[in-house]
Amino acid sequence: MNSEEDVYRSGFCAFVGRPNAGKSTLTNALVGSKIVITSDKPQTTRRAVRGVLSRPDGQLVLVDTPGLHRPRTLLGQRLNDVVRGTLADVDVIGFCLPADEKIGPGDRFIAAELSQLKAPVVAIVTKTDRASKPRIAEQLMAVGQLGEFAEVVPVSAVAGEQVDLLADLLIARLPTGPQLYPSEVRTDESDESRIAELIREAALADVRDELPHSIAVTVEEMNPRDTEGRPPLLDIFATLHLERTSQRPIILGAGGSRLKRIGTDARHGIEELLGQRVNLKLHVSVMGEWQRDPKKLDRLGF
Ligand SMILES: Nc1nc2c(ncn2[C@@H]2O[C@H](COP(=O)(O)OP(=O)(O)OP(=O)(O)O)[C@@H](O)[C@H]2O)c(=O)[nH]1
Repeated sequence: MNSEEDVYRSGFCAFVGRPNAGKSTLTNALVGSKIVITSDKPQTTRRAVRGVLSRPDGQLVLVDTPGLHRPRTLLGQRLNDVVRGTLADVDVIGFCLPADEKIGPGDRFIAAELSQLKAPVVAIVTKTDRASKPRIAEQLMAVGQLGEFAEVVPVSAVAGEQVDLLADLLIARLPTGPQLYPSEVRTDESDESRIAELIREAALADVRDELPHSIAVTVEEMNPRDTEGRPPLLDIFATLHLERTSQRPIILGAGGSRLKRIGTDARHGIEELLGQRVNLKLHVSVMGEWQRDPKKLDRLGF
């Protein structure tokens, strides 16, 4: 018979929490490579990106979801449907609540949704490096009042505190089962969609207010260039889709300076991701109210 140490567990985990709760950063900290874009502007995560944490005792497949929120547009509604579909299907849920923010109606909305589900919920008090010890203690107690949780655990993804403990707790909740992905796999996202996300991240880092919700990116072409023996070079053509004509000058900046900066920032990230030189050409297109149009959402892959 196997002893407890020989047990191998595998399964799926989703992080939920209101926008900016630290879900993406935590996914990256657990998986140990940059796979999900992070930004200090709410609601930057649109796809259920998977990160895979492989250990000798188990494999945790992380499904990073957009924040559950009250939908205002068709895009918002589709995102919520994606989130609910994802949650019904996972083995364990991590509910992220920042240590440095009071629990609010958004958190209670999510807690009520989670109480309907079968999967055990681990409540994660995130960003503990931003809060004092008494404040963390207060938050842990408040979270304890919010619902029935399998565990309540404080972590800091940025400081790397308690991240391993969190991995232990999540893996302990998975069923016993075989390895689901080869150990070297960190994500099953295609290069193309990771590139599109890196471009979106670079654009978001540079613009403020309304614009984040109005940017989508598609990669049109990726062509290796004939470099005749010199280091390989990949030509990438991508389009930044905006919702309104008035947003075009914001993205372009004076004399196109902002778009150029976005392109340079994104190129650095893409070169790091692919490990090769890249020539990135960005094109700006106005789709007009794309967030409300089912056909356009389909075209953009939502
Ligand atoms: N100091 C500190 N900041 C953190 C930590 N985790 C996340 N942050 C910051 O909080 C902000 C939001 O983090 P994300 O990981 O993008 O949050 P999210 O929940 O994925 O956000 P959405 O995509 O909007 O749902 C970013 O500016 C992060 O750098 C942490 O442990 N410590």
